[in-house]
Amino acid sequence: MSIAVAVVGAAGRMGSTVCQAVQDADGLALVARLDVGDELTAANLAGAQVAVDFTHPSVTEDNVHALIDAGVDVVVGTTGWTDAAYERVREHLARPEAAGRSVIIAPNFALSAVLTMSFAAKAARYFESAEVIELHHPNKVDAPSGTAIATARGIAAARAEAGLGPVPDATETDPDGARGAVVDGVHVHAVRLRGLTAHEEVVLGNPGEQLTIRTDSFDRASFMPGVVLAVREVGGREGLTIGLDRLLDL
Ligand SMILES: NC(=O)C1=CN([C@@H]2O[C@H](COP(=O)(O)OP(=O)(O)OC[C@H]3O[C@@H](n4cnc5c(N)ncnc54)[C@H](OP(=O)(O)O)[C@@H]3O)[C@@H](O)[C@H]2O)C=CC1
Ligand SMILES: O=C(O)C1=N[C@H](C(=O)O)C[C@H](O)C1
Repeated sequence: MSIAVAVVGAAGRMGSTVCQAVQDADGLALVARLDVGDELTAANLAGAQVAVDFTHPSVTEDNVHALIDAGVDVVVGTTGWTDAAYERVREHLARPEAAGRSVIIAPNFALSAVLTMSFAAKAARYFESAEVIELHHPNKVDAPSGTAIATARGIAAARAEAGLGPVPDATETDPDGARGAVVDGVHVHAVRLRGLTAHEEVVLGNPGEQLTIRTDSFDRASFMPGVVLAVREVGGREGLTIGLDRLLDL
């Protein structure tokens, strides 16, 4: 029996690629392509067991709640999620009427990016300095990227656990924000450049040495094995899972 899949945001860059990946994957069947203006009702979901959301940071949380209410499990790649939004999804999944439903949300489904986040968190405790530089296509609507935020949080958590203080930085004047965004004390820089797809560099420094960890998604094909894995696994999980690393035994 195939897993019936609906794609929300199906006309977009990721959504259209996911539709093709679902059609090409053994054991998955694409039953609905939904985009702006389509209500997320059981009728429009056409018997889907799993819905995949690649839409817009401003709508993804509402979509997830509507999809849970419509009785499907959900795989989310859209960015813009906050801790408060995660908590609202957890609370929704804990209600009796949502029994059996599960949701996977991952800021990045590319193996190289997931490993970059993991390696960066592992390395962070050994370095005085750490910064994140993300580089994307100029059509991207959010900055910093969801991946960069997750990377910075992972670095910050590892530094805190190791008892490291703030990164060294003598900057006294920065009226135009040249030092970038600061996520949990880690500086994050966003480049938007025609020709790029999705890239990230984590730079870690000590006196006399530097470690650079870099991931490059040259093509949206890079995200598809992770999305397909999440679609296959979401039905067997409970509640909310955040991050593809949780499915990869990292
Ligand atoms: N987790 C991961 O591995 C990855 C995550 N992403 C994230 O995925 C998201 C989408 O990226 P991308 O595909 O490039 O963006 P696009 O703008 O190309 O695609 C988004 C699609 O969703 C549609 N949409 C907007 N609002 C709704 C809605 N309420 N219901 C249904 N469809 C809607 C858009 O329509 P319209 O254009 O008319 O607004 C568009 O067709 C972003 O948050 C991005 O950061 C991207 C790549 C990988
Ligand atoms: O918008 C994109 O393209 C991407 N978005 C995700 C993010 O914000 O981290 C994942 C990847 O970087 C591509």
